[in-house]
Amino acid sequence: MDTKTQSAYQEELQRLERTSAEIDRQLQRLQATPVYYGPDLAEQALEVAREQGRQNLSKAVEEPYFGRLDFQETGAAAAAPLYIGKAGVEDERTGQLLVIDWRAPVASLFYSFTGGLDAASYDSPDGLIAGLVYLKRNLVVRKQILQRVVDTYNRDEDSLAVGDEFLLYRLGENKDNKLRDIVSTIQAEQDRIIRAAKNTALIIQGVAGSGKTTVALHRLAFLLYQYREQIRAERMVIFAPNSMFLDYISGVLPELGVGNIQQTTFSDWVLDMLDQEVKLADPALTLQTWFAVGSKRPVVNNHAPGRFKGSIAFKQYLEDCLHRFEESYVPASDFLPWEGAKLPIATIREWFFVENKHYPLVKRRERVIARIKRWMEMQLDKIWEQSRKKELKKKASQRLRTYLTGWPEHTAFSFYKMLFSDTGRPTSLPAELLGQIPEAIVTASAKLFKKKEVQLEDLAPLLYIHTRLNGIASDRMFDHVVIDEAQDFSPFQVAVLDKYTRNRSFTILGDLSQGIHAYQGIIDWKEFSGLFKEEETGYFELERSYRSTVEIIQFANSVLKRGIDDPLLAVPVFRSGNKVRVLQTDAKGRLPLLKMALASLQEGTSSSTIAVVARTEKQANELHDALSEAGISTNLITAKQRVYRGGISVLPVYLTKGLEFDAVLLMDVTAQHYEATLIDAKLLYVGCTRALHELWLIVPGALSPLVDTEDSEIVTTDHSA
Ligand SMILES: Nc1ncnc2c1ncn2[C@@H]1O[C@H](COP(=O)(O)OP(=O)(O)OP(=O)(O)O)[C@@H](O)[C@H]1O
Repeated sequence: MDTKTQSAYQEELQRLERTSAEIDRQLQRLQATPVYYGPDLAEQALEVAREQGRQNLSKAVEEPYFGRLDFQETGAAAAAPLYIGKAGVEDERTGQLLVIDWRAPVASLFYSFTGGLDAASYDSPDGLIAGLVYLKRNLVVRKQILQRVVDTYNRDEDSLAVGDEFLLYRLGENKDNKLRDIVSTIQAEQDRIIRAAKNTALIIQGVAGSGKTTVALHRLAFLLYQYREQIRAERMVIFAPNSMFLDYISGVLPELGVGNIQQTTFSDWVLDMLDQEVKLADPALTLQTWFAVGSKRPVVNNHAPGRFKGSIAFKQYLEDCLHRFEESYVPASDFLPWEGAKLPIATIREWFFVENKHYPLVKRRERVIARIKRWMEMQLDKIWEQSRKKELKKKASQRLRTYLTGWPEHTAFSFYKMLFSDTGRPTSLPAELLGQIPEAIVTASAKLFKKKEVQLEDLAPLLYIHTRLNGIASDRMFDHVVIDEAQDFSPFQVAVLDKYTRNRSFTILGDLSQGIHAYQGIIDWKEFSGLFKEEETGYFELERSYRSTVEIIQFANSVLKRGIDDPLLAVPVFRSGNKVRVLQTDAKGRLPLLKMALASLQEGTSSSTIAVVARTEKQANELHDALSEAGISTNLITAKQRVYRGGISVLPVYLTKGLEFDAVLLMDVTAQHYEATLIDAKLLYVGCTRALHELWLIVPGALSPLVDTEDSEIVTTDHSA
């Protein structure tokens, strides 16, 4: 350590001692305060604040901060050091801020400042604050011990750019089985997204590994802090592609001190909204169909069930059906409860179409029926003779029951099902409307619906109908919605979510280059931006990729270039590693080579999580069995998996999306398994970009035309020898 570093270290040690002592003191005081369980509301509110304090301080006591920024506000006499941590801490005696919450306005400088001598500024509630930055320092404190002090900018020195040394150190670390927070190394382009205004539909196109998922989670924590008076954690939600992915990301929000945010999948959420009236058909079957190898795969076009039912045209079609259904809902006849009494149809229509027109259909029906009953009571009240009154009342009830058979009661599913049935289609809907659904979709859907099962693409239509029939209870509305892997969402899914979201407050993230579910997702972000007004929409691109080494990113980019015209290519952060290894063998050598590769990866220190990535689910099953027979313990990941365990995972390539591993072994990268097609290029790209440090391809046969071996290390094993 040179003298300068030594003195910086000493200075930080003293500061840490002081801060830790104050945090300790506050924590002990709070822990000694008895917890209030009584009925007094004011006391309860104080207790909530105390509990929050206990939780924040318990975290802060171990790692109070991770960064320091010396900033001299214009007009101030000197620069003041600002220490930035996951939670703010105030010196109770002096009122001075010892640690500033990373989400506070001034902390944004720590992330947005990119070097140079010019003045820097940040947005505060009082307007723009400008000044000079003198020092940006990264600090690693673990369990109250100061481990690292790294200056990434110092105004007094030659280098005036903010260096990446600390970022590279963090990126070089091994991963366990959970995604981590990145508060200490958030990059300027990520910070802009995290701090973007709440009432905007933000759409973010980010290359693989650019931190989309991570940024979305940090944005939730930021919104909760910044808009704490307006929004509640329980009313914020993150939609992720599957339950295992939710498990994988589940650690980040608690690490950021945020609890209670809903984390779900679109299907789980809709099935819950529909009170589980229907079941989802086994998604593994859909995946097997769409990810079959080569010519066995169906063609993706706008008549693929997912694209058709996920389109805004289909939403409009359902709207037309619902509209016509409502229009013809009230039968054309007067209601005659008994001879001589008549409720004219004109009055009933008035009640239905004018007085109650703002209510959704189910509610409207209830209200108008209650009104008819009240009218009947009033008519009966005019009759004095009790026995006659009783007789008429009975007759009127019977006639009302018969009359109301013309007022069908529907659930979302019963209505939707009707549109796909040859016999039960409502006569009130003109044939030209019903004829709009392609016959193949009608037949397949009708067959499935008989078992009360639906596909993923039926869920947005079902919820749309449910909402039109029943309206939305206010406690079901969201304050903010995050959609991760949004390229796999349909416009209809986003449109229906929009109905449940206050003020267009969305964060929609994805990567079109990873759009492997094109049979149901989007091809262009315009399909979503078209749903919102221009002034309500924000669009960002993230081009830098933080996950993988330069070698892996360049290799993955070359796959994209071979399969896609004009692809969105990732720019690597300069973290160099080993070359991508292409292990060429024959069919016989496939398994022995895999075992050897696993053994050699496990010997190294850089691979605590390894993925063996098969092309299909069947191959993943077979590999898993073969490895366990050989005494190698692995975790098989299937579409139904709920928990991500780490270690060695075996999984089909399409299930790797969103995950990351220290090392990835891509199996069967042959011309047969990965053809020179758009979808195979995307699949292979997804597989490659899961690797942090090591990417190895096992090629038992002719190499896939998507692979460019120019910069790779080619190892040929002749198994017969
Ligand atoms: N600013 C950063 N500092 C440190 N690590 C980062 C940063 N940004 C992203 N990372 C790391 O990069 C990896 C990729 O992040 P994440 O999974 O959020 O990316 P993504 O864009 O959602 O990826 P993909 O689309 O490929 O699934 C993670 O390990 C994350 O911790």
